[in-house]
Amino acid sequence: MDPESGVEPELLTVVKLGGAAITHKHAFETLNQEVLQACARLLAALHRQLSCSTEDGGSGAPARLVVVHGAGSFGHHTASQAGVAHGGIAASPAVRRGFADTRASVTRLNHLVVSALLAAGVPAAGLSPCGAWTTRQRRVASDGYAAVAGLLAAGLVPVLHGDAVLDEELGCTILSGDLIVGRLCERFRPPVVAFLTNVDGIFDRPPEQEGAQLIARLEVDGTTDAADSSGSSSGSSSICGQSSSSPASLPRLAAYAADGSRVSSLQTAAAAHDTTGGVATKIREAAAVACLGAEVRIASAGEPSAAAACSPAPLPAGWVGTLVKCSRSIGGCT
Ligand SMILES: Nc1ncnc2c1ncn2[C@@H]1O[C@H](COP(=O)(O)OP(=O)(O)OP(=O)(O)O)[C@@H](O)[C@H]1O
Ligand SMILES: C=C(C)CCOP(=O)(O)O
Repeated sequence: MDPESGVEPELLTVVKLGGAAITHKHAFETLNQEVLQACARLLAALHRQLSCSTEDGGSGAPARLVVVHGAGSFGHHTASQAGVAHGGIAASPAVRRGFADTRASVTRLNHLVVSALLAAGVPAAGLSPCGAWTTRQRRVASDGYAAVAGLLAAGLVPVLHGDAVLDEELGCTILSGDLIVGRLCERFRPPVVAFLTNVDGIFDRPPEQEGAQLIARLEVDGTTDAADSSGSSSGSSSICGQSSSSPASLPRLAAYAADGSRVSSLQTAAAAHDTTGGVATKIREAAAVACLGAEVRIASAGEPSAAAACSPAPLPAGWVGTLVKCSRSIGGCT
């Protein structure tokens, strides 16, 4: 039991709803209603399941679920146009206005996500990072742990989101929901973490490319070969301590297809307006979280695999997605 939050870590699940899944990423501020509703139903069932697993059947017990969502078409366009991720808020009225517009955009989306969850029966409480969460050179400097723990203890499901935040050196930046997941996992140590997005998982190359192959298992092991990340340097950096780093490189990984064969390379791409590094950031955070001892599952939000990805139960045979595991769980990064 964590004395601060009153939450049993082994019962907690963290779910990231990818902006690419719950919005139409290339259509400005457009929700993907169908996928959002499906996620809301899934999370309602998960919340009931996690609550019922407590001794008193959930009445008066802390909530066991934290939801974080990305921005998709609600934030990246605005942030990208004003260059918010690069900082300079003190000197530039344009960045300042872009920061404010980005926050207005992502909080609009947060309202829509929270509304969908409430309608599905989840006691969801929106919680914006800006303010409590700050960065230093884009790495998380301070987090809003106390607020998240307080909501959980009150039986509420916190719903955080990628946000524009103040950076101690740059002035401001964009904090990805994926990095928020990474920091929450350092704090809460959940056994299962799910990243739901708009594709089946991590592929050996951008999934729209011909011949793209789904990676069934990504193993994080400091002794394996480096994977490549197009548009960035090759990932030979160590994994621990990377969870809040800039989106420059991938950690060392070994990738396997569903038939167990080794996948030799891993290339990623991100949309030009993506201000947080796209899927490469997700891979890095997933690896860091796996390194903390969690089982990380990446799956498509709109597909049946999403429910299994979020459940604390072992994955069923035939599950479609990417499982990220650490072969040398170290129980914490210093
Ligand atoms: N090797 C790859 N494997 C999987 N997806 C990839 C790869 N390369 C590029 N992509 C793209 O990355 C996207 C998913 O990453 P992205 O960060 O945009 O997702 P998200 O978390 O759902 O969105 P957001 O960051 O807005 O929350 C997919 O739309 C996919 O086309
Ligand atoms: C304000 C923005 C653009 C937040 C970005 O969060 P992400 O979509 O999770 O990377």
